[in-house]
Amino acid sequence: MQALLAMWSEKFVGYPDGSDLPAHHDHCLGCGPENPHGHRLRAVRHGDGVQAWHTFDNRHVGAPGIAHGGAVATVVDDLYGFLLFLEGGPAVTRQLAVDYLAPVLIGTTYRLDAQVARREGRKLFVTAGATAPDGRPVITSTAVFVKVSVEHFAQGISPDVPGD
Ligand SMILES: CCCCCCCCCCCCCCCC(=O)SCCNC(=O)CCNC(=O)[C@H](O)C(C)(C)COP(=O)(O)OP(=O)(O)OC[C@H]1O[C@@H](n2cnc3c(N)ncnc32)[C@H](O)[C@@H]1OP(=O)(O)O
Repeated sequence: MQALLAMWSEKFVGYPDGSDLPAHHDHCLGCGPENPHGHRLRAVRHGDGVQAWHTFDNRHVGAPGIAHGGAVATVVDDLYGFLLFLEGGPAVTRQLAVDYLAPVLIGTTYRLDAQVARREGRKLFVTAGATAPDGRPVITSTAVFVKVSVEHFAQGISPDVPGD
């Protein structure tokens, strides 16, 4: 737990506009470089929000040639997780909604944007979208994140799980 805490604290360093944001941790399904099933999402600070460019591959297929909606939701959820580096502390998804406006195609690179729309006590109301290369929006999303203490993450720590 202490090692995780130290690792996590080191990531809150203040990020200038345009800079790369770190992975949540090495095995994160959304962004971890060591997760073979993961999306390896990379995001940058973009003003007060975050931005990413992402291409789904054949591991993420729903209908042929089209990304599975759950895979898209995973990436959006993880994108929100990058906002936490700008907020200065951990929070977790309490509610996530995705509007699928058009199919998200395998092998096409989409631009994703997320920002905090409103803060209320422990809650962060966040919004996101993905845009196709021709400028069409393909998804929009809203979510509610709730700030938690680092002790929240102790619930998941087991010596048998890689990355703990
Ligand atoms: C040592 C450190 C290592 C760290 C190492 C890696 C860390 C990396 C972290 C980042 C990673 C990112 C990646 C993607 C983000 C996930 O994937 S996070 C994982 C998925 N989410 C979860 O597992 C969360 C599970 N849920 C919970 O644990 C608990 O429900 C929560 C969220 C902690 C809240 O618990 P609670 O405080 O008992 O809940 P409750 O009081 O009922 O609700 C909280 C507030 O939300 C409000 N609320 C509830 N539902 C709604 C709703 N639908 N709409 C509006 N408001 C709502 C309530 O009214 C309440 O408001 P207030 O009364 O505070 O004003």
